[in-house]
Amino acid sequence: MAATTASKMFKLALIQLRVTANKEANILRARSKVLEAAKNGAKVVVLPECFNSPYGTKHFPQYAEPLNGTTSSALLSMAKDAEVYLIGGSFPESSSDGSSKFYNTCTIWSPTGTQLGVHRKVHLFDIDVPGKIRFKESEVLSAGDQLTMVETEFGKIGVGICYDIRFPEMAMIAARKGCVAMIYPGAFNMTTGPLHWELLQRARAVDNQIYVAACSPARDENEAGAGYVAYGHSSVVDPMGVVVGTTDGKEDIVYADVDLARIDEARKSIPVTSQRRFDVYQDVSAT
Ligand SMILES: NC(=O)CCC(=O)C(=O)O
Repeated sequence: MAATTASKMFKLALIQLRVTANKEANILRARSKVLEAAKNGAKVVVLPECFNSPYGTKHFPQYAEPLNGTTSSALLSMAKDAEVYLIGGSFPESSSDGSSKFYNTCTIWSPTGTQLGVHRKVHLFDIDVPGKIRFKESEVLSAGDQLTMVETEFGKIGVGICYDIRFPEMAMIAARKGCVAMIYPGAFNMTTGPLHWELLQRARAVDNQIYVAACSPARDENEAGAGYVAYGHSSVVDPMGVVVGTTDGKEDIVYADVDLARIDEARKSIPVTSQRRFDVYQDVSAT
């Protein structure tokens, strides 16, 4: 596992945003929350999955826009004006190559407004839990085909979107390539949220001895036409698996002090990183 540049601390903020059907209002509200988080000392700020639109296959084409559209320019300004690293949630992206494809896309910005990365959700959310929830992102969306890791002054950060968290390989590869954290804009639901949302974050954190954070929209059971109720509970988990910041379902900003020294502490006390048996099984990060 690559060495981390420990000993730095920074404040992370997760904006658990109340998302409505009004795209412009969502973007403006996100902006005011990002500025508020920065005022409160956050250096890395995260928005939720589909922060500018309701989450649902019927909504994606209606709200989709190109990568370099108005949402991206709003995110650029937010990052620059707040002087923060911004993991810009996600929005439905319409491809600009004439293919009429749509993606669920996260853009990542530096405090000077440089685009550091673009993550297109790699694992599409296609599930069917009988009598509870059926959802098929692949009816409308295409999957991304790249892992995303961005360099920041605090170390390398890996980014996934929601269902991506269920695939441990992604976080494992990121950690072995030196990431200090995996951050997932996400929107679990009222069936799988209580079951798996925190469990998966803690698992990815403990597996890899890194920080893990997941940022959801606020829960809104009354939002007209939304049809999908987000679980909320945006949280931050430390490298020992301790939840160091969380909330309930309502709109909120979750703050957590990320102390990179805790990564080395965890790896020294429980040295799984140096005890792996690549003579017995394969290293998924070796490709
Ligand atoms: N938006 C998503 O990918 C939802 C993932 C989810 O709820 C799950 O259980 O996984």
